[in-house]
Amino acid sequence: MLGIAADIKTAHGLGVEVCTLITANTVQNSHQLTSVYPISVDILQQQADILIHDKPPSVIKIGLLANTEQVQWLTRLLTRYKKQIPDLLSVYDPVGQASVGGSFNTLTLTQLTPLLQQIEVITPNLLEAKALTGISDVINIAQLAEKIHHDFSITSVLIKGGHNDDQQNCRDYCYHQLNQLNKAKQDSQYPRDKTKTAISYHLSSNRVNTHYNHGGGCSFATALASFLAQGYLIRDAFTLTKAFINQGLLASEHLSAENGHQYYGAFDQQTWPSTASYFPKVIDELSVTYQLLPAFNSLNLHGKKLGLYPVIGSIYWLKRLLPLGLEIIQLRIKNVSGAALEQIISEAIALSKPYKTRLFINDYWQLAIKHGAYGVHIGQEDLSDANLAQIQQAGLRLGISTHGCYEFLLAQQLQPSYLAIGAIFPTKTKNMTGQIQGIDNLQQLLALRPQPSKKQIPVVAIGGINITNAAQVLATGVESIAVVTAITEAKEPEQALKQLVTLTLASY
Ligand SMILES: Cc1ncc(COP(=O)(O)OP(=O)(O)O)c(N)n1
Ligand SMILES: Cc1ncsc1CCOP(=O)(O)O
Ligand SMILES: [Mg+2]
Repeated sequence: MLGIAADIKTAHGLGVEVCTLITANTVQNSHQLTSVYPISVDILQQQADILIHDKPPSVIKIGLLANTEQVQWLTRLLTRYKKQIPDLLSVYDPVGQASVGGSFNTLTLTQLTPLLQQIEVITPNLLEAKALTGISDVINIAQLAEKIHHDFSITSVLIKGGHNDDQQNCRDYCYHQLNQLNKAKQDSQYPRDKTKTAISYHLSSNRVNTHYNHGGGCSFATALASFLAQGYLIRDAFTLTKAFINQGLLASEHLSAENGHQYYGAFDQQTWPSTASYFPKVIDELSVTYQLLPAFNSLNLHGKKLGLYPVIGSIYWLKRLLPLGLEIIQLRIKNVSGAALEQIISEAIALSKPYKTRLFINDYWQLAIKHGAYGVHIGQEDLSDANLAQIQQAGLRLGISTHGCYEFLLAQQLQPSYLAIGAIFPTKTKNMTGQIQGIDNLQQLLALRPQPSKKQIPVVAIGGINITNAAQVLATGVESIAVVTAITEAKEPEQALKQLVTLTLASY
């Protein structure tokens, strides 16, 4: 039962409705498990049949399964539901051994396999991952995760780091197969490298020592399911889950300390994690490559704000906007290449020199370096190919696009000159399907910066921003709004620009 209590508290705290099917009544406290009383498959089926009429699930989280009959029944149920609900996801927390000792069941891997083959996301700890693979001696997390993926065709394997040896850090690992999970939600490709078929990364945080952690594993899987149910991509859902767990463990740590570290208790589920310090460090290929890279030059704003950031696609517009005294403009050229492209970029850079306006070149970092641009803007698509060290050494400023907390944290670790978040609203300028952030996400991402007393990287909001919604965006406290069509398609562009500048100034 403790698991169900943890599930309900977690989902409730994260604003998600849950329907619970209790597979077993367990007799346990935070010290020991003494008895497991399975519920019959007949009752479970009746519960499922009646609940599905109230609300079809978007995510099913599976925890304790007490016997083979339950596994077989659930396998059949999932197979049927998947036909009825095409986007349905299932998250399985393979509860076998209780953290307080004792077994919840005696299921073998062979008995579990048909169910595992129906699962999209699995969240074992290190010991459970070893049990799932039959590998007992190897502690190579990547190898364990890949084998679990391979043996059971599970799209996302998240191995929790609670049982790892490292006493300083708790590193969770994710192996995620692309082109499978959340097809409708655009998690089928990895923007940074479209040729990739799988991605893997660690999320690392300081280890929290507390005796109040009972139910933490259930809370982890339910938090993940809750974030997935709200439409987050797996990398963002995982990052938010890690923050939710850190937040709960830190709250529990106080209870441990208050009680002299001699009492034990349940993990402390809280609400939506919104404090930067709870969020993990992202460790992936890019962060490892650039871990020693110094910070990029700052925008030298000297207390001024970045303000309105027009993103324009031609020399014509650059000539028209440069005399207007803006702090920043971006040249975003598409569908031109070779000598013609270089000609436009070199001309733009030369044109901008007499003005105080900072000119950023979108995408073409080599040409930006070659012609001495002020800065370069790099999107997720270009991050893997761009040589950030070369850009940094050349003294160019760097702006990076982000679309969610995983990318935001990672980009922030690279210490660019500014970070962009988009698309805030739907836009016809660029295909941003599945990446619309909305005001709430923007607000949440802004909270992931360090305290204002520490060095904060300026943030630019972009995507669908215009005169009617700019005030709403600026009310989040974002430093700058970047716009394309709000200016280039305005009846009177200079007038529109002036109005947007007034709005940005009024917001500071
Ligand atoms: C300020 C700002 N933010 C985001 C973008 C988008 O960049 P990117 O993701 O590289 O997409 P393209 O602009 O290249 O289509 C931007 N250009 N500027
Ligand atoms: C380039 C880009 N990146 C994210 S949204 C976007 C387009 C912004 O254009 P608009 O201001 O016309 O919506
Ligand atoms: Mg780009």
